[in-house]
Amino acid sequence: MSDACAAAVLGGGSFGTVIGNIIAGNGHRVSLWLRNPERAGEINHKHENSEYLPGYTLDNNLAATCILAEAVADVEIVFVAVPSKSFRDVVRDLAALLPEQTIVISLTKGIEPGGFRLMSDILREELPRNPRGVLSGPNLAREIAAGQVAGSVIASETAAINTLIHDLLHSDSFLVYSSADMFGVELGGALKNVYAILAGIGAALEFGENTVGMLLTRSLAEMSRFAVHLGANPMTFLGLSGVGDLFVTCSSPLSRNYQVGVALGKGQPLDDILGEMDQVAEGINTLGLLKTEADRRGIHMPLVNGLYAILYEQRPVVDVFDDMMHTEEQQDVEFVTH
Ligand SMILES: NC(=O)C1=CN([C@@H]2O[C@H](COP(=O)(O)OP(=O)(O)OC[C@H]3O[C@@H](n4cnc5c(N)ncnc54)[C@H](O)[C@@H]3O)[C@@H](O)[C@H]2O)C=CC1
Ligand SMILES: O=C(CO)COP(=O)(O)O
Repeated sequence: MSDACAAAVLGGGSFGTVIGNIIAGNGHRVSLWLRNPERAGEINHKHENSEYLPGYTLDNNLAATCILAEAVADVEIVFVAVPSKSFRDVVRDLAALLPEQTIVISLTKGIEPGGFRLMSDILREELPRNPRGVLSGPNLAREIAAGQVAGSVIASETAAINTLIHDLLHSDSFLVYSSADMFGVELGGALKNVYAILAGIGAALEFGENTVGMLLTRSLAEMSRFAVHLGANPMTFLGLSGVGDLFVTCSSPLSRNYQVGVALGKGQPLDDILGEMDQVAEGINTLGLLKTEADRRGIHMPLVNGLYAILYEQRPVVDVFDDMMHTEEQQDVEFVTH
């Protein structure tokens, strides 16, 4: 563990709370910024965030506040864990508060509409002087809260930042690995959410394991093909933040994106599903942005096109899956075998 330092986590949902608590458990002072004063009071007095992680005891080193300036005062590192649609607003408010040496790390797995911007792009635009990075991996918050071992990848602009974040977060049950491919790590975390929705539909349709295996392989090929086209390192997609996160999110009922897929596969309308959810499922927004970007660049994405047709063109799920499974797969196969 590194010398004790001070960090802030912005966003008091499930993932922000878990990451804040891991850092606090490693002996560092953590301020968790959230909007709901009642929840902040509960965290500070009962050491629990019962709305998102009931029964998970929070460390004494973790203190919640609803005042952003208070949360980030005198901290060396800020983690941002709000949904992608709020990311720019939150980060913009930081500009007047952070000295330029404060490191900012995104935990968010999404894409901003209008220009296909990743969260690290938003950090570069809003906080151009601050060093930045992303943390991504197969990290279901509830499993981490239950003490199950998990691994994650820190990717940033320098090896020194990676080492610092590793030392801050690494523990016996949360293993942190380093990557220099910030773009690929971040893109993997955002893209896999779309394929988790498809996997959930497959689960609702009671696909056999062979079919699931094929769907996962084709998902990996498709998301890697897209990412490599945009400049990511293909090897990143064979690691924890690529296939690792894809596998977890496409197979766990704890994944919100997978849950959306299961409900869709059972015939529930999308608006009803989203209306009933009190947590973010980033894959829905990512789907439309991914399709637009892939179409613009002429990238072959049959699974994305199929899911889009189910959600927005009212095509029957069974027909779409039938088409998807039997379309020309040469490009997918080529990627996997070369
Ligand atoms: N839950 C998980 O297992 C993991 C989630 N992530 C990613 O982390 C991000 C956050 O996810 P969760 O914590 O799970 O979501 P969540 O839905 O559990 O919580 C999001 C929190 O952000 C707050 N929020 C929304 N807009 C805000 C704003 N403008 N200002 C301040 N707070 C705001 C909400 O009130 C809520 O407390 C997502 O992009 C997700 O994909 C990444 C890894 C694992
Ligand atoms: O990113 C996650 C696991 O790595 C969480 O997935 P969901 O957002 O689908 O719950």
